[in-house]
Amino acid sequence: MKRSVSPPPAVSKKLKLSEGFEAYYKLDPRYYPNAITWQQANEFNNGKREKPAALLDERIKKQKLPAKADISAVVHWFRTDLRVRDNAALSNAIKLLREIRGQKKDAQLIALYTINEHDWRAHLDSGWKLTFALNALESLREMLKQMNVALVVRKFESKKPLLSRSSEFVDWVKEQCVSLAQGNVLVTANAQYETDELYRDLKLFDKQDEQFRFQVYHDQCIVQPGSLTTGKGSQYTVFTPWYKRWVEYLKSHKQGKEAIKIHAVDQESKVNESLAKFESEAYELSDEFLAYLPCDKLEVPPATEADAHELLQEFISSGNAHKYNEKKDTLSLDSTSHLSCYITSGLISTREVVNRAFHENGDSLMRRDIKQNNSVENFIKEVAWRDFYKHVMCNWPYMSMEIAIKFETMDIKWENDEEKFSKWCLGETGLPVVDAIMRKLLYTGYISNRCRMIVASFLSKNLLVDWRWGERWFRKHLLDADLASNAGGWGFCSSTGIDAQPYFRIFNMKLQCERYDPDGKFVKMWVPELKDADNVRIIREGRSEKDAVDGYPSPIVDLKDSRERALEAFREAL
Ligand SMILES: Cc1cc2nc3c(=O)[nH]c(=O)nc-3n(C[C@H](O)[C@H](O)[C@H](O)COP(=O)(O)OP(=O)(O)OC[C@H]3O[C@@H](n4cnc5c(N)ncnc54)[C@H](O)[C@@H]3O)c2cc1C
Repeated sequence: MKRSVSPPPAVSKKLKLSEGFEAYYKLDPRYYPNAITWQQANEFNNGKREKPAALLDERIKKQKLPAKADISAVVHWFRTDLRVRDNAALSNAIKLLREIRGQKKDAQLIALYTINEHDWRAHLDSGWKLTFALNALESLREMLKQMNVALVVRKFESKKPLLSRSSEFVDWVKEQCVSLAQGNVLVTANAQYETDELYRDLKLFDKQDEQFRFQVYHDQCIVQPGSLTTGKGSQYTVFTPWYKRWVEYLKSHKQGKEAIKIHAVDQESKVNESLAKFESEAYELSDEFLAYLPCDKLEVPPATEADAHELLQEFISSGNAHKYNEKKDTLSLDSTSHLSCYITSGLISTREVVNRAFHENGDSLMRRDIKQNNSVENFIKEVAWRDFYKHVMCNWPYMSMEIAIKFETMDIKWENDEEKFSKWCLGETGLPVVDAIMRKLLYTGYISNRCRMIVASFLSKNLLVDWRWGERWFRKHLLDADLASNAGGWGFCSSTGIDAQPYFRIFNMKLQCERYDPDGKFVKMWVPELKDADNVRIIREGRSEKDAVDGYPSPIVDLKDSRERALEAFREAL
């Protein structure tokens, strides 16, 4: 099931980037002409600006079906929940349809997916991720067909750079839904917690009228954002106590064995007759946008719900789940679950992932002393990090607006050397482990958590490049790019985010190689220039000027000096 990828020789030479590197230096001003400052961001903390996630939650709590609903169709609007199983809003759409049919027998269920190429560009979505999501959409279409439900894909066309949070888009969606229903419509959707998407949904709530009703559900997290607070009622800032509460919460919401068993959402079959009407409807991406998908020739993993479940099953039965603690960091093994792209696009819910692992582990989630967690418990803990970062993003919305959670780090004097940055991007730094990882990212769209930490530490500390440049590069090249996990991970590694590494923790590349690539297998695979090198020093620290290594550069920074410079820059700002 996992793809085996063999890197072509001289990997980086073959790369064709469709654009320069400017896109990574700052927010795209076409879409974000008034980028927020940290002082404005602070207004979310002192109550001067309302938090969009809290506002949305208020709307969700108040939503109910209008008493005498004359509704012709329920439209479920798919976003990053491209699955039929265990989908909160879809399940509710089906329940509501049943109620509505009590009054209006021929009410229909229609599935909608909307495309706004501007969102994809503005958010720097990667070709990998979009290709995967579009494939997933086709598999969803087939799944829905079996339920007699039509999937309609509609594309928002605008020459102006308009995001989905714009009034124009919101009006357009409303119009689409009403015209699909050919009468009054009830639209269901799962909440997305990025700021642009939250504001879009808030606007849609305001557009409600007789013709158009809108209902949103929490689905993305195992524990809903805002549910876990400290004794003082605030969001946790440290992962470990939050994680203990997360486990307690899961246990207390069901009894004993059922502690976290969340039943898969029921699938209603034969509910609909609208299929034939929309079956032949097609959509086309613009040529300009197709050129934006630089990975279209590269192979993405198979993107169906069945593949996601098969991968989970394989991870558990192959022993990798039970050896997670020992194997997850070894760079050449690639032994983690690889579920992230399935989770990000919504082909599988994290509820199902955790449920499966929990039952596999004799119904245990965590040890009293978390240092004693077994492999499966630590796997569950990693999935919890995903919830954690989403909770953090809801509480500090500027996490999705490229502002550091630690405001004081906004004053760091980054060196931002553009040439060094481009070398990091292309895997040409002369630091073998960094180059191996960055080339693997470009060629597969996927690198493990250990790999992500190594190159993020190197960029933000040794190269003193603003972490946001790297965060954007990751977003544009990761198959599983997820704003909260990505910004959270970058904040952690660059010591600018929530519960981050202390600033003086700078990865020692030699030690990372000793521990996680002891035989140099990973480096040799991805840096073929070194495949015959037998000098351990060269493989771990790079070549010196004197070493004879054809076609491979010497390091762009001295690790010791650059470490000192980073410490100084951080000390000065903090
Ligand atoms: C700098 C940096 C950037 C990152 N960017 C992303 C990103 O854009 N998208 C993304 O999904 N993850 C991101 N992560 C988290 C993590 O690296 C990936 O989720 C993980 O490597 C995916 O591989 P896997 O599915 O085999 O993970 P496994 O180890 O098998 O874990 C299972 C699942 O748990 C979740 N998970 C695991 N570790 C983390 C973590 N540290 N933070 C949040 N969730 C986690 C993921 O959903 C993952 O699929 C980032 C981490 C760092 C340090």
